[in-house]
This record gives sequence, C-alpha cells and structure tokens, in this order.
Amino acid sequence: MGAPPHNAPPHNAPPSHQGLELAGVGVRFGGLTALDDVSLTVPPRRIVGVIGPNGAGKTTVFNVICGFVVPHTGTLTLGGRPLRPAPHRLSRAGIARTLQGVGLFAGLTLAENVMTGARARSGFVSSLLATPRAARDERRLRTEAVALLDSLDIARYADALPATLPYAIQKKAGLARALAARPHLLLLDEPAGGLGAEEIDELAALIRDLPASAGTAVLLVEHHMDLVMSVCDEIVVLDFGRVVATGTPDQVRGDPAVAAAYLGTEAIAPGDAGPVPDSGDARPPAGGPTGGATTAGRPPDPPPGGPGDGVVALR
Ligand SMILES: Nc1ncnc2c1ncn2[C@@H]1O[C@H](COP(=O)(O)OP(=O)(O)OP(=O)(O)O)[C@@H](O)[C@H]1O
Repeated sequence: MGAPPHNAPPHNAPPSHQGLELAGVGVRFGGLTALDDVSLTVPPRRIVGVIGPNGAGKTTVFNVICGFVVPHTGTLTLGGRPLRPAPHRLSRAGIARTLQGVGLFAGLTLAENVMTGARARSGFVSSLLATPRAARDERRLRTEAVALLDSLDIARYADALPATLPYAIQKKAGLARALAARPHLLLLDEPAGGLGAEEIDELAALIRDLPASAGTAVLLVEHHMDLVMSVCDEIVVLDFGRVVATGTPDQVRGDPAVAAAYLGTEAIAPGDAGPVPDSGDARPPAGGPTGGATTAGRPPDPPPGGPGDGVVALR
C-alpha cells in the first residue's frame, strides 16, 4: 500500500498547527456523566489512541471534537486557538473524520466520493458553477481523487459504485475521502471494524505512515488492541468517562488501572484477548445514577479463540 500523494498543507488550514488539546472536558447526558474532566493532547503528526471498554466515552470524545456534542465544562484548542467545533466547519479547521461504518454516498462512484472530501476543502459553490474554471477544477479534483485511490491500491475501482465492492475497499475509499480534505488532524473511528486480519495489518501500515505521507496527526478510537498498540505513539485510556491512564503502548499495557478496566486483574498483551461479543448494555452507565466509577458488574471473560482475536473489549 503506497503513501497518500500529498504533503501540501490544507488550503484553509490554520497557518501553524500545534495540535489539538482537550482540557477538563465534561459531558452529561441528562443524569449520566459520559465524560468527566477529560484532558488529552494530540500533537502535530503524532498518532494518539483512545481506548476503553464499551461505554467508556470514546465516541463522545470524537463527538465533542466534531461539535456534535457540546461539553458542559472544559476547553478545546486547536493550534493554540480556541476551537468551537461545528460539524460543517471541521474541514476548514483542518480536521477530517472517518465513520464507524463506511458512510460513502451510495449513488456516487469511489472517485466522486473522494472528490466530495476535496470539495469540503475548496468549497462547493465553485463546483456548482458551469464556468470553464469550474470544469478545470473538477478535472483537477478527479485527478487528485484517483491519485489518492491509487495510493491505497484501489484506483481500479474509481468508477465503481460502493455497493458493488468488498467492504475493505469501501473502508479504504472512506479513508481516501477523509484524506482528500488534507487534514492536519484525522479522526479514525474504529477503522478496523469488519476487516480481516490481513486487511488490518495493511491498515496498520497505512495509519503508521499517515503523519509522514499526509502530514496529519491521527486520533484513533479502536477496539482492536493489536492495531492500537502497533500504531499509536500515545494511548489515552478511558473508563467510565474518566482518563485512567495515558502513556506509550508499553506504559499502558503494564498499567494496573488499565488491566483493571479491561481484564479484571490481567494485563493487556497483544493478541491475548479472545473474541468479545459486543453485549450492548451489559455495563452500567458511566457515572450513572448508581454512583458511577466502579469495576463491579463487569461481564465474565469471554472464551478464548475464534474470530475476532486481538479485539479487546470487555463486553
Ligand atoms: N446521545 C446520548 N444520549 C444519552 N447517552 C449517551 C449518548 N451518547 C452516549 N451516551 C452514553 O454515554 C456513555 C459513553 O458512550 P460512548 O458512546 O461515548 O462510549 P464508547 O466508549 O464510545 O462505547 P463503544 O465502545 O460501545 O462505542 C455511555 O454510557 C452511553 O450510553
């Protein structure tokens, strides 16, 4: 898998990007505390993972950064400036996101989907005008889109509709669309979901390469522990909406608080966790009416072996 072909800064990005910082962020949904005093930093061109058992607050962190959820406490800064996120302004702030599923536009080809990512950067209005310049811009965007698809080894599918293609190809196209916005910060929401072991290895290599090849920092939410441990410079561990550990993969792997959050008393080792079915609401809500942070009520360890090895998610 090749490197995305652009090192240029985003057209509309802030001139100096010193990374993303969340400080003391708290989110409540009614009586439920989803995030409690969460602080984390994603420095430029670094890969930071956010892990934690189901319901720990990982997606809520993403939703705060994207402006889908407004925190009741705390601050966000991007490049040293206050960030007041709004979903429609993300691209202009230099942030792009992939979705947990695929989220491609079903009626557009892969190339056209990727072009929508680039248009988020350059503006939709010019593309609607039937001027010679707009036509030139469209040709340029298509060339860029196909080059991006090529960098992910899927250019041959440029003119295919998503539904006609295997899931792994669609996921790569979703990544290409996010990269087309030339983000300084890329939010990857469970990118390994639905992929096989070989595809995950390929994905890991690609993610590891992104800071150098695309000039972007990465914030990764992922249950697949082998992937997280192999690509992240730093990992933030959430449990019941609170940060229980921050450190390098090795530091986090040996941290008793992390072991307690995930495995009762066992430490995390790459590939040592068997399949863990997502049992939905088995876990009490974070900071909920019953008093919040406790390791009680965790489900029993899952049986070893079988599909999904390497996924650590105590549900
Ligand atoms: N819109 C919402 N309204 C009410 N509660 C919510 C909402 N979004 C999340 N929650 C609750 O907030 C808590 C944190 O949820 P979140 O989805 O952030 O966890 P997560 O770590 O991403 O979990 P998973 O690994 O299952 O995706 C959970 O208890 C969840 O039920």
